[in-house]
Amino acid sequence: MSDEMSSSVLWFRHGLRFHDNPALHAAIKKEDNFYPIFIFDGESAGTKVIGSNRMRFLLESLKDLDTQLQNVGQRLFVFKGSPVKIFDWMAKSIKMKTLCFEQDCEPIWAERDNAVKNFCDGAGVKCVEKVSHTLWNPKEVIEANGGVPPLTYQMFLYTVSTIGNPPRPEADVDWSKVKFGKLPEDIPDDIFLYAGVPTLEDFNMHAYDGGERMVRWVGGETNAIANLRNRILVEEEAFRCGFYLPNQANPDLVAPPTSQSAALRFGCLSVRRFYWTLHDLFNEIHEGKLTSNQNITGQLIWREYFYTMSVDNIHYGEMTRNPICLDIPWMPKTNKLHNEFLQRWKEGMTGYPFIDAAMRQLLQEGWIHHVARNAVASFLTRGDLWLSWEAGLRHFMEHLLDADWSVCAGNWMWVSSSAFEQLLDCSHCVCPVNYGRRLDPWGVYVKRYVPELRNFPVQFIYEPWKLPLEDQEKYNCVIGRDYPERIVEHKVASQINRKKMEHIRDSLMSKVPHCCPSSAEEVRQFMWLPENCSDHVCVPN
Ligand SMILES: Cc1cc2nc3c(=O)[nH]c(=O)nc-3n(C[C@H](O)[C@H](O)[C@H](O)COP(=O)(O)OP(=O)(O)OC[C@H]3O[C@@H](n4cnc5c(N)ncnc54)[C@H](O)[C@@H]3O)c2cc1C
Repeated sequence: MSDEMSSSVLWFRHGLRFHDNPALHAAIKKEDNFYPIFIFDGESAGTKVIGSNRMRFLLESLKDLDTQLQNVGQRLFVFKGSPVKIFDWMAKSIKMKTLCFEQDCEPIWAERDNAVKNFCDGAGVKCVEKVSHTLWNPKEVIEANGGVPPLTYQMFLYTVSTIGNPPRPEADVDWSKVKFGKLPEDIPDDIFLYAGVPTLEDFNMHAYDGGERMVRWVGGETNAIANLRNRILVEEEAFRCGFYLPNQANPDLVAPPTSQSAALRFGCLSVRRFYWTLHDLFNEIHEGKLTSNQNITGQLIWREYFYTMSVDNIHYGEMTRNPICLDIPWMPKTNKLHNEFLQRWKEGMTGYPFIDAAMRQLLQEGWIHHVARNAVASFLTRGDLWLSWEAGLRHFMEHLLDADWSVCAGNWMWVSSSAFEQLLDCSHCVCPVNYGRRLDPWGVYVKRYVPELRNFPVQFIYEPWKLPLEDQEKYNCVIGRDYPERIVEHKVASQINRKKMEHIRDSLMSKVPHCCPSSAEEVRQFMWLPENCSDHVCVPN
């Protein structure tokens, strides 16, 4: 680095990509040396609570960035330490004049970002924050709605329609004129610079390699772009056949998933690229004759909605202090069943094969299908075990590859009838037997993740306790010995819980300041339920 030259730093947190990266564009200036960095500060990129699957996905994403940077003549500088200390050192040692990053809109990052912005103010460093993790800037949406978040999904749709279409993705960067800097070797003791991208072992973590996998998710932009190409083929087929949202229309638990949720969470894939690719494709296929509406990317809009709902609510991930969440008297932690119930749910040992398959898939692979998330979340909360959704959120945050504070908490509140629900009037709770049977009639999914039941006849896969004992012996799996007894009897538990919900609803009727869905259709769409759903959900008397 020449002594006169100042520097510009791109701080990756999420947004782990080159394409459609406005912060990257802002950091590349012809008069400055360019430094791309990532900091392990104990929370960025969701590292506060993180299991090995997600950590591996993150490290793979960083490795992919590093490889791409090396191809253009730079490397990714990966630090451990406090962001303010690192930037203070960079301001002095490499004359950092500009610091750029993508907006992390959730309030859990505000303390970190405010400290950095304050430092920049004091040190004369220009701080540039760009919105590209969401389609619209959540703060702008709130402003357009009169200063408060739109409380219902329909209100949200209306508000964003007044703002207009989300921006299109930015062009790729021209690397040919970018000047790269090197870091000095004398680094202070309280800052640690990794020699390259660290490994799982550097964090004392080990890959979970047990059991059969449906897919081994690999992090990084390169992989995300390749997966997008496959995903587009699926969408294209659906558009040509006259429908959309194929993942929702035909939930397939046993086919290799085409999900992009983890890539979106880490920003390996730009949400704007995903959104506009689908809309352009839809218009191309229908030659502009059909108006493309937001429904063809409806799930992405739920993601926006949950981000926007959380943006000014630091208590969004908890019950009691959260103004949009109902206080439901879930089973107290002091109850002697509490820990046992929670542990058995987490380990996939509830005795309900469909629930157990999903919970084990979560531990093994870090991802489960939306319909299975609905089933296990309903089971933990208002359906069967009557445990608080906060416990479910904590477990999901640790193990999901796409763990996303706003989206995860929003979905947990929704499914547990704690918010976004029609005054607790949703009478459906997921039946762990019929729901599983409908989604996977041959039990292929269950047999993959609950191998104890591999030899059971298909008609007993969802209710193994009904198989006569001598047959259980014959198939090498005795219920209560090789596979657990049912943790509760669903019919009984769900009726009791339903009564509790009704009681809460009646006592709150006059004073609930509760966000609710706009229609029964919205409930059906959120749950990804077919039109006639009475055969796989329980509709209590
Ligand atoms: C209890 C529970 C917890 C969840 N936690 C998360 C989470 O932490 N992170 C997460 O990304 N999704 C979460 N979801 C939503 C959903 O299950 C996943 O986004 C979905 O399974 C991803 O699959 P896909 O990419 O095939 O979805 P697609 O149908 O392809 O959707 C495309 C994208 O839209 C977004 N999306 C889809 N469904 C929803 C939804 N219901 N709410 C908000 N955004 C959505 C995701 O980013 C997804 O990748 C949760 C759902 C439940 C019921």
